[in-house]
Amino acid sequence: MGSETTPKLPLINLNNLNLETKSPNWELVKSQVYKALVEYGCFEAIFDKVSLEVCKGIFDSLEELFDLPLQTKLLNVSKKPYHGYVGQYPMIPLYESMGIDDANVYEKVKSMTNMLWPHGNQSFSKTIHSFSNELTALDQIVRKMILESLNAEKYLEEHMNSTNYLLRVMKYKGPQTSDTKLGLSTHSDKNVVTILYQNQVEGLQVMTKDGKWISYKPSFSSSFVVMIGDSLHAWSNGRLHSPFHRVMMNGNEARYSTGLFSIPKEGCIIKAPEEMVDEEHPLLFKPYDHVEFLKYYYSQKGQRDQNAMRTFCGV
Ligand SMILES: O=C(O)CCC(=O)C(=O)O
Ligand SMILES: [Fe+2]
Repeated sequence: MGSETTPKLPLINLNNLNLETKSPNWELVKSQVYKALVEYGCFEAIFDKVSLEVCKGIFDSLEELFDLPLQTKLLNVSKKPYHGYVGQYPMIPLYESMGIDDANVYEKVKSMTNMLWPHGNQSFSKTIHSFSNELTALDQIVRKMILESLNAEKYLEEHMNSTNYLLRVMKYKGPQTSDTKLGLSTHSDKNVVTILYQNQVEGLQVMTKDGKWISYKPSFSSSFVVMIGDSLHAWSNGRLHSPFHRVMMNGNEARYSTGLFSIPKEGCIIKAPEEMVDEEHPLLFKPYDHVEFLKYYYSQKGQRDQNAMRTFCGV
């Protein structure tokens, strides 16, 4: 009998792939990606296109950002739910986060920076922008691989054009105890694809389909977690899993993390293409307006609903 091993997320090397000209290893990596996303809804990606300097710099930038006075951080507002400052919640007292819409567009990052630092903060703008912009390549590779795997390449352009990028940045205070405390409650992401990155403090846990928690330990400094959100789960008519995950904290050190979220644009209707529906895969969700769904999800009723998508648009 083999001894019990700690469950791990699948680890996939996404270096040396090219979006335009297909690299020799494209097909092999594609099958690994698809399998991981069907089974786990996520995987650990090794991706060295984001320069080491930027990967290191991002955490200095986050420290500088979260060290701003609360009144300044509260200037980070958005009409979209969960795109602005979030923090000081009694249920998750360790957690604080902020959002930068279109973080891959330099002018957008600069105007957000200038709002927080009226005299400007070029190193912050540059780091946030480079990090986000370089990381969009990973999102695009993964989404191309997904659509090819689903034999739905003809939707690739429409699919890519239907999303924007949001960079959310997170700080979790160390609870100052060896007891484990909740950093961020169990949830699944609502967007298309999420790419997570973190400093040396662990805490992310992902639930397997059979309900076990996997604690994520990055293998390399160029490791990112790629995760499917509910809208791609719905679009693929349930083929891709969107996993529950949470953050658990212990110890003294603060955890800083980032999430690059590809998000359906306003007015976008999520509809599984007809190719996704057959006898074996009956339609799971009626076409739905992503923003309308978010309004339900973030309502009091939606927040208590473990199956918000099924309630909102289940067939
Ligand atoms: O901090 C993390 O690693 C996870 C954050 C997360 O799950 C989210 O923002 O949706
Ligand atoms: Fe999440």
